[in-house]
Amino acid sequence: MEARRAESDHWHLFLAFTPMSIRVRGPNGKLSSLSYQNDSLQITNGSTTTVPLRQVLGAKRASRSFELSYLRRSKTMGLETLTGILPDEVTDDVADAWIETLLQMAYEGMGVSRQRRLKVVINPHGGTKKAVGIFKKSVEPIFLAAECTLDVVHTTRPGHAYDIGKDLSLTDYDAIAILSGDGLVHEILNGLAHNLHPIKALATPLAPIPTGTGNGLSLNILGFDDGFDVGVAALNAVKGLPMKVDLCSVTQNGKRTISFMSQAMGLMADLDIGTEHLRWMGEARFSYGFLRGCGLFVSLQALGSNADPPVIKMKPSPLRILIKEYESDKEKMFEALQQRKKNPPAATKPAEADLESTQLPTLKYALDDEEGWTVVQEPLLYLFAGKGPYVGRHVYLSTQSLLSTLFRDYMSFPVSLPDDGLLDIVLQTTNVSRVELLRNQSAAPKGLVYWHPSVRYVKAHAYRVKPLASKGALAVDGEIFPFEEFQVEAHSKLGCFLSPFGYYAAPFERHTY
Ligand SMILES: Nc1ncnc2c1ncn2[C@@H]1O[C@H](COP(=O)(O)OP(=O)(O)OP(=O)(O)O)[C@@H](O)[C@H]1O
Repeated sequence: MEARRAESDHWHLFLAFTPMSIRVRGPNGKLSSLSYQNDSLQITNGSTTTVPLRQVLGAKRASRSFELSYLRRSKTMGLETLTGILPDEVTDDVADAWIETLLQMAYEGMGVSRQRRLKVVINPHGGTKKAVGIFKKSVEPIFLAAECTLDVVHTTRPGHAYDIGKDLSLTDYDAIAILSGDGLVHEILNGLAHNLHPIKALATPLAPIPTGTGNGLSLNILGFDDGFDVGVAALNAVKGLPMKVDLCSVTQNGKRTISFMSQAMGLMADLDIGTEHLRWMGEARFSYGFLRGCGLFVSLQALGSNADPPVIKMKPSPLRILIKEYESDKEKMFEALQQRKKNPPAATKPAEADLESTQLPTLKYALDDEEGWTVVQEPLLYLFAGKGPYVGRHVYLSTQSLLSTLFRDYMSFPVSLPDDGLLDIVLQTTNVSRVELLRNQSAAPKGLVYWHPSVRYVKAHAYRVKPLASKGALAVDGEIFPFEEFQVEAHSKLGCFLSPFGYYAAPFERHTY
């Protein structure tokens, strides 16, 4: 206690003697004035640029040369470097004190350690295969400006990221930055789950940098506007704070798989499954899957008209579903979301004993347990379950042209909370027409489908699905799984993502259908 007080006194004395501003002469001979105030840095040389301290990456002096690195937001977040010579009035001591104060405010003052040690995993094959170039051009310079230590690996085959997680040293890295889509995150998490100390391994914070086809995790962490901005994602790897998140175990045929995002059956699984060979289509691949899944012959004119949509019943998915339900009142779940956003909890570390454990948490629910489980009676078009509001898949159908079909930003679980220990389940009943279903997709980025009366939405500890037909599709985090019986349960706070906010960044409002 005494030591901490002395440290704080020392810091206040240091602050009192540090000037608020210094000047730097740029290569063009002009002087820039740099000053920090509250939570921003002001750079004045004719006009004034205000840089939030969170976007300040580094500052250093070598003899009389000075360099400042920060991120500036124009259309996207990009790296800026200000270099110059310190004028005589700014002594070395003054410059060093000013730099130290700035960095203290920009890092420790925000609860972040400087010079993070990052394991960087890049999938050269993901999405449109641009990850390597994006890393070199836009991400690595940000990490280096922040003086991070980098250990970069390019995955060379499917399964490589699993091995990286399995063999990861748990003392050498502060976080894992992943340049890929959700598929590689799934692989790394499953590798970590097979690490010698799985609970400790899964507590390693992950920071996705979106360079895949499906980037739902980036959207959840960074939000709708910034979810595909690699500069914002790189900043999150440097400055994000650990946010504990629930992970799920999917048990099928005695095999246990970790799922961080979604399990889809029926129509929604068609988005991923059977479209692998269409990777060249980019995001349009998922639109194709959706249209194929609900029958291609939908009249786009009908989508644009105000006439009552024709009711064309679709074939229900043949599934027996049991749910260990926690809540199904949409209003109550919406209210819990508002409360959680107001009070994000501080990240906690797993208990010491758990960190040393060589086992994953034991499963709570037996595979044949039926007591207290609800059996879903309604015929369903699809079941979609998971964690995190966005699942990175969205059909938006223009009423004018199929060419403007987009497919991303699907907010499927708008009231999902990172750490309530529950998974969210969407049960799309067949009480909806094809046209309505497609119309609903245009509300998907905002998650408004949640309020549609044909959607049953449940928060659950666990659920079990038994397919009643041999043909069908199951996708776990977008990966193909056998269409066979499986059970899923949530594990409270087993995983960890770096986050700028401490909650999922997905604005969600009430809506009336
Ligand atoms: N060098 C490689 N060559 C081929 N496949 C690879 C390679 N490295 C990783 N993979 C595989 O690529 C798959 C897709 O990964 P990722 O999520 O990064 O991209 P994506 O385009 O978003 O994929 P998805 O469409 O499945 O979400 C992973 O399942 C992974 O096993």
